[in-house]
Amino acid sequence: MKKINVVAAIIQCGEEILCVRRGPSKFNYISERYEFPGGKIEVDETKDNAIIREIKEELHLDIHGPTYFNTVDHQYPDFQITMHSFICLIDHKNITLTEHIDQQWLKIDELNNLDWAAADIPIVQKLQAEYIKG
Ligand SMILES: Nc1nc2c([nH]c(=O)n2[C@H]2C[C@H](O)[C@@H](COP(=O)(O)OP(=O)(O)OP(=O)(O)O)O2)c(=O)[nH]1
Repeated sequence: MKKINVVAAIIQCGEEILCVRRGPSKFNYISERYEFPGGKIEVDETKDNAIIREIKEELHLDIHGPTYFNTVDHQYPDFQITMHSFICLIDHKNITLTEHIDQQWLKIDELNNLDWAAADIPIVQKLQAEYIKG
């Protein structure tokens, strides 16, 4: 089974978090689902550099000092994913979608309203658990 290593950015502006929607995919279980922007880690690349590169490519946004949040291992029908997420704070919402088909800026307690890729659900749950704890 193919294994992929992915980084994903939880981009936070004030109280809101950026959620982006993938376009159509040959895999129906990720097609048009919401996710956190990011992508595959390249050979010999650090996770930090991968997230900075992916966010620049996908959103034309520069992020500084991503902070590690969690790692999710998830088995999809056709591949296994290990996804490392990072919190990235920004002070404006000026982004350009180059690959995704929608963006939504939601408060943590609104994140459930979206149809997430399954691998993202543990990230959403951890964000909500920590938010409730304060
Ligand atoms: N970026 C990202 N990918 C996710 C998330 N959740 C999730 O299941 N995935 C899956 C979807 C894809 O199969 C894979 C990441 O692929 P990608 O297409 O975003 O990565 P990439 O830009 O480096 O890939 P490529 O098009 O260059 O091949 O991980 C998520 O929150 N963010």
